[in-house]
Amino acid sequence: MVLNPVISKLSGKLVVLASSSPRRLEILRNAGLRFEVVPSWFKETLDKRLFKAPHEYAVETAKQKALEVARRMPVKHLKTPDIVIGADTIVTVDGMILEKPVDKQDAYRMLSSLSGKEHSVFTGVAIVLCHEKDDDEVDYQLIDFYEETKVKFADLSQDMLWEYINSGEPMDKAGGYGIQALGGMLVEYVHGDFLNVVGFPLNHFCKQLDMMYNHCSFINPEKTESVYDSHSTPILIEQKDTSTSIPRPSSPSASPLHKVRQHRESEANINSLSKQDAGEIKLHNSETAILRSREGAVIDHSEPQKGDLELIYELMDGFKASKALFTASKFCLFDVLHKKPGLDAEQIAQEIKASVKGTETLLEACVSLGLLKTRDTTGRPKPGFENADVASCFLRSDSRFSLNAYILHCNDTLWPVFSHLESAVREGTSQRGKVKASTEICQEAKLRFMHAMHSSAKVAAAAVATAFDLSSYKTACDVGGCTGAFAYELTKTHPNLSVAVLDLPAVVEMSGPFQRQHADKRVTFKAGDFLKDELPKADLYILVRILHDLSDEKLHILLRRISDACTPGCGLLLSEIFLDENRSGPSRGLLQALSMSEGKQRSAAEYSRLLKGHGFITAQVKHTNNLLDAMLCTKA
Ligand SMILES: C[S@@+](CC[C@H](N)C(=O)[O-])C[C@H]1O[C@@H](n2cnc3c(N)ncnc32)[C@H](O)[C@@H]1O
Repeated sequence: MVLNPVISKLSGKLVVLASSSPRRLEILRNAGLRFEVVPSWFKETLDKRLFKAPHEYAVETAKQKALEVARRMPVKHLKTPDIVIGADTIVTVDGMILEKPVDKQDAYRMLSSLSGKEHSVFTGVAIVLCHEKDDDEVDYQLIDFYEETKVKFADLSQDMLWEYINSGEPMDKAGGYGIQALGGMLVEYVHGDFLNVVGFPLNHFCKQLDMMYNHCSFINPEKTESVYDSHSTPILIEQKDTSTSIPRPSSPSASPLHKVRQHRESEANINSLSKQDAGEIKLHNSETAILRSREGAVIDHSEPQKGDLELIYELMDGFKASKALFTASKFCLFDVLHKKPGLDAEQIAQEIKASVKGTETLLEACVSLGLLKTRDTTGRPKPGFENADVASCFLRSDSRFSLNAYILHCNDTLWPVFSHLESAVREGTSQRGKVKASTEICQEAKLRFMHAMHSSAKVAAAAVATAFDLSSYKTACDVGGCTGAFAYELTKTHPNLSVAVLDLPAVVEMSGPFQRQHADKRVTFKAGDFLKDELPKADLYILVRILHDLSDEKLHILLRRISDACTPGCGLLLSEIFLDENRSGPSRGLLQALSMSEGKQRSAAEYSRLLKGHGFITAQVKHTNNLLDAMLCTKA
């Protein structure tokens, strides 16, 4: 690796260091890097317990610091950086993460815990590459890494420690010492990169730049898909969740929810701006707010902002898009075109037994939504219609990851419920009861619900089943496990595991056809009520999509029963949509809440607290980038 040519790759670019640490500044300046310093406003309050390993905490903090600056600069500084660098250094000893001491006593506690021992210093680094697009939006690509250095302290007497603390040096430093100054006297040896202990792993950083600029094509946005969209869930290069083999078809047009998310993000920017600069905001009337940035630029929000109108139109049309998808699925359009690609509108109308005019309109709408295509990949017109990749993957009824049954459930069950949303909001009750049904239709609806759960479970199950190492568990009980879709995926992934699926008698009775799709005898079914009947004995209990829909009363009854059935060391695998900590997303979870009857959506921390109340300690949390997130807890 040649050092200078790597650094020189950044000359002419607006490089920003999202940190005010004088030590990081000095390391990077000494290496010849030219950059601006924009300290991050990200509050370092991530819950350390939610991270599997200390370096993940440092990397996540670095990432959030860098992203906060990358997102703020176009709004606040009215310029978009090319690269933002974030870093976070922590010290770990005896499984504890030490950051900066809050006072002298805290510094004493930290330094005495390091005395005579070897500890690790981790620096997490995030490099955010910002690509301005034609429409003024910004795409972000994220590269992160960490470096570990081992440091051994000599045995330190109380007097030495206090003398060092009284020098004032420990206060702004992770672990309470600075190796480059007086603190160097406390150190017996260092294994690894010394500069990493000072605050920035320069060598690893340069290697990373070398890889990015000299050996990799991904930093060119033209060549590859964006790895981190400015407004979507992060998909990290190094931590990309490949646990599921579900293809990720690229979306030809942004969905309405995608737009909501984008809007939410920009709102969040403005919110943080208004909080930070409270003194500089003038509210003229309820509709007009003028925000004055520190540089004096004025953003007038009485005028429509770029993308606002588009967002509103997208939202107004959202129901039309959903209904077009539902109708095409009802007519088995995607199955027809799978069997006979290239049919024209008239032939398709004949196949689906519908009018030519209506079919043609539906086909064109589906093309505009990116579900069908009329052209080949070179853009040449092709006669007739065929499935887009996304439809082949998710919309055919016979594809491995078919969501067809879930879509039909959305149409037949959820759509009518949502048509009562107004009264639901007014009355604060679920409107499910308003959608009356005869017993026969009830049976049909139940089966449709089971198919819906089964199809969406097949899409989500692999990501949940592979989220954690479950090899220490031998027997599991999937509480409310419905058709067993998760149970079968779990036994496939974990060869030593057998799973008992517990569900209501009516559901178990109807689960025969789903069971016959699998030959795995390690999955058994037990009919029972999880609120009343004895729970099957197991060393791992599984709750997938159960807790969010239960009233507080039922939820505590169920958790108490599971807790009573568990001996210390037993596991609890929870899978739900985890809300962001500030409850501002994801929309998928918050929109689902609009049709829920008794329950509520929660964040990972909220679930964690809830389970702690029943004696379960959260060991790991995984945001899967799939339909459902997951959390593994252990009975204390
Ligand atoms: C939302 S579904 C989730 C199914 C499955 N865990 C999944 O994610 O695919 C809820 C499941 O809990 C079952 N269930 C609801 N109340 C129950 C009870 N009191 N006892 C047993 N099962 C119950 C339902 O029959 C249904 O199969």
